[in-house]
Amino acid sequence: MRITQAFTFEAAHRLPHVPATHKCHRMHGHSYRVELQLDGKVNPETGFVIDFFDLEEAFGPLLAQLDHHTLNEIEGLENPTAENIASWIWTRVRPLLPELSSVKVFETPMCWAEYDGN
Ligand SMILES: Nc1nc2c(c(=O)[nH]1)N=C([C@H](O)[C@H](O)COP(=O)(O)OP(=O)(O)OP(=O)(O)O)CN2
Ligand SMILES: [Zn+2]
Repeated sequence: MRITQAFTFEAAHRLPHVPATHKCHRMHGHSYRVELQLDGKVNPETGFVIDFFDLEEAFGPLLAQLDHHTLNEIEGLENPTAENIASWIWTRVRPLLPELSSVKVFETPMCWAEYDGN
């Protein structure tokens, strides 16, 4: 069974490794959406793969670190592309939730990166 929970956060960033003429070289903001996908067996007792509340609890501290912050100032996110944010989240959530199978980070509804450990 596969379950997904979505979260949103607002943050500022700039991309330091694009040319100075690239608009993303300048500080700007996004309303990010994160989707955490988990694969596992349904517990016959609870009917859950994992309680969404437990997922919220596991991701909450990271969400607080990201929300309304400048991503470049966060350790490990000095180059805060959607790809790097997805792997940053994966590295921190997966040890807490081994059922985590994918992290999607949307910069806009049209652009996102997905990381599944590969
Ligand atoms: N592969 C990636 N490419 C780009 C990333 C990224 O994380 N991975 N990021 C950016 C910038 O963050 C940029 O801000 C994204 O711009 P855009 O998609 O154009 O979004 P806007 O909010 O600026 O929306 P528009 O309506 O298109 O202006 C660039 N590339
Ligand atoms: Zn951007």
